[in-house]
Amino acid sequence: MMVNNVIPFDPIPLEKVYVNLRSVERSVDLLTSTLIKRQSPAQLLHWTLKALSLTDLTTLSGDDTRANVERLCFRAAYPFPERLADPKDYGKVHTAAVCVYPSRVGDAYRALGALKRLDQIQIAAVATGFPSGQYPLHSRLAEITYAIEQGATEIDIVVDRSLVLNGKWNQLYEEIVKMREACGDKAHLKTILGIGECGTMVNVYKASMVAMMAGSDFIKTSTGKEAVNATLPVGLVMIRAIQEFYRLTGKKIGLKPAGGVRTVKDAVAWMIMIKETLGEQWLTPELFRFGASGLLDDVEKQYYSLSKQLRK
Ligand SMILES: O=C[C@H](O)COP(=O)(O)O
Repeated sequence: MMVNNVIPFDPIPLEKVYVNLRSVERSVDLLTSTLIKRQSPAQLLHWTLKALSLTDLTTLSGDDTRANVERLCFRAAYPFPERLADPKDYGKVHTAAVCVYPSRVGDAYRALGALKRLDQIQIAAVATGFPSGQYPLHSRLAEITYAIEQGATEIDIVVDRSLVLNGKWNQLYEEIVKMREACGDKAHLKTILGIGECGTMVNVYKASMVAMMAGSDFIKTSTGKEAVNATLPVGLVMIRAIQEFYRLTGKKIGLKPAGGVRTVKDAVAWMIMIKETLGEQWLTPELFRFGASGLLDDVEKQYYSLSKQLRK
């Protein structure tokens, strides 16, 4: 598997960072609002299926069981029931991944194996003391090793927000490097910043940069458990960091908005923002994902309704 490699810590991209929140919000509005309104039903159907193919279908609940992980995997592989799906879509369209707690990875591995979908649908595991990250480093690293042994191909780590809030960028870098090493080339590393707990947009930008230098394949907004989760303005700040990192290193790093993305309308706004900033080349499962537990419900609803409109 191709994974990002670590580059030496460089404090220069973290100097003189300034984020004007008003202008970020204005840019988001300019980039998305008119374009969203201009989408035809056929384009919306295209975006709906695109959103599906970019989703990490997630269950991260205290009452997760083998049975509900099996149902999740079945839905990831067959999102639309046969009687309601267009024959060209049935069994062909699916989510990018399922995302579960480390203890449920084995269940997902067996369920996707039984469906013969292990080569198409990735298994992502949250790890490193998700959602707070407030655990000793050795146990956080052991979780990564365990999840990979159980069959995870993607590891969604959380950063220790106390390091971000105290500006301990070097220490944050060192920790993420160890997490990258624990993943090796067996799993992609997605780094959750927990943006609702990073304090400022400047911190979000700096944490994004540090995570990319430390070898993350993706930077991810949120755990879904914070009061503020994936918002478009925070997404734009992370996109600017990805663009700058690309300019400096030539490396393309992925983005994963997660937490609170529930409707196709939300998803379309994100995808349009990506298309208008990073470009369409970023809209593939290798470089863009939605982390969402409920988005698929609306994908289903819109898929049926738009298909019906187009048949008339
Ligand atoms: O990474 C995924 C998030 O935990 C999902 O959040 P959500 O339940 O708000 O969609």
